[in-house]
Amino acid sequence: MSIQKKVKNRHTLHSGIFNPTLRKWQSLQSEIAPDNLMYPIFIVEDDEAVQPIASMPGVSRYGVNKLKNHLGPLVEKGLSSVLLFGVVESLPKDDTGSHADSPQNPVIRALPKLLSWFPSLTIACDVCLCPYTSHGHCGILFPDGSINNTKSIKRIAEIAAAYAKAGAHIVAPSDMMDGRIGAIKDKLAECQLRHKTAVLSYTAKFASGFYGPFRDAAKSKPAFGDRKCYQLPPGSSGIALRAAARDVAEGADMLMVKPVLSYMDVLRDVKRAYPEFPMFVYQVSGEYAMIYHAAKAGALDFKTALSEILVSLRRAGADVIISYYTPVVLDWLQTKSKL
Ligand SMILES: NCc1[nH]cc(CCC(=O)O)c1CC(=O)O
Ligand SMILES: [Zn+2]
Ligand SMILES: [Zn+2]
Repeated sequence: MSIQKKVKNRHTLHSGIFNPTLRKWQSLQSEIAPDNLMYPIFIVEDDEAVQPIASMPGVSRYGVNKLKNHLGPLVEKGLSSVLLFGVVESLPKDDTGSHADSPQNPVIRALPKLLSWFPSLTIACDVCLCPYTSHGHCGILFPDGSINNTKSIKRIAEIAAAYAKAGAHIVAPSDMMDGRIGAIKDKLAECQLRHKTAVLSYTAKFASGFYGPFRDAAKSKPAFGDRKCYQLPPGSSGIALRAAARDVAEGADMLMVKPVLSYMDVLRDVKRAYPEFPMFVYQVSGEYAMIYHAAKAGALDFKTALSEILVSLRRAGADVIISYYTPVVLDWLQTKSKL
C-alpha cells in the first residue's frame, strides 16, 4: 500500500457519522435543551388583553392575567427562563420614563403573580427607558438631543432596582449607556439586593436594521434621530470587545451579543475572550420575521432551517439563546429526536 493511500484513508469522515449516535457525538456541544432557551414576553397594561403583533406573526402581547395560561404549558415542557418587556399605551410617556418603575408599570405588576404561579421560573427584566420616554430614546437627553450619560445611568439603576425589589432574578440593561453595569451593581448593593440579583448585560448591542418589528411590538420607536450614538456600529468588532471588557470590569454576571446572525464572529470573539461568563445571544425580532416569511414563501423548510440556525449559534459559542421561537422549539424537544 502506498503512503499516499494511507494518508488518504485517515481522511475518511463518513466512518464518524454513519449513525445517529455517532453524529450526536460530533455535535454534543451544540445540542439544544430547554435551559439553552430564554423566552421574551411583551406585557401590556390591560390585564385581560391578548394582542397579536402584525410584524411578528405568531407573537402576541399579553395582559398579566393571560400569562398564566400562556406560560403554564411551556413551563411543563421545561421552559426555565423568560425576559419581560413592558409596553404602555395609556400611561403617559415623559422625558425621564417615569412609568418604567411606577407601581402601574405592567412588568412591576406582573412580577409577583408570575413568581407565585411559576416558582421554578427564572425571571429577567429588560431595563431601558425607550418604551417609557416621550422621545423614545434609551437614555435621558440634554436639551440639544444628545445623551446625558450621568443622568441616564442613575435612572437606569433606579429602574433595575425597582424590578429587583419586585422580585426579578435578573436585570438586563439594554440601553447601552456607559457605566450602567457599575451603577446598577452599586444601587443593588445599596438596596441589599446585590447577592440575589444577576445582571445580564446587553454587552455588544449593535445599531441594527433588524429591530424594526420589536419597535412596533414595544411601541418604542425613537421620535427623532437614531440610536447610532449609543448602539455599536455594525462594522466594528473592536468596539464590541471593548464593550465586553467594560462590562466585565464593572461586574456583569452574564454577557450578550445582539442581533446574532450577522454577528456570529463577535459572538465567538466575546466567548473566547471571556469563556468564564455565560454567553447569551438575542435572535431579534427582524431575524424572527425573516425566517418566518422565508418559510411561508416556501423558500426554506421551517424546522430544518430554524434548527440549523439554533445549533450553529450554540456551535459558535452561545450558551443561552433568547428567541421568540422558544415555544415552538420546546414542542420539538418533547419528541426524542434532538435538534
Ligand atoms: N432598548 C431597546 C431594545 N430592547 C430590545 C430591542 C430589540 C429586540 C428585538 O428586536 O427583538 C431593542 C432594540 C432597539 O429598539 O433599539
Ligand atoms: Zn432602549
Ligand atoms: Zn430594551
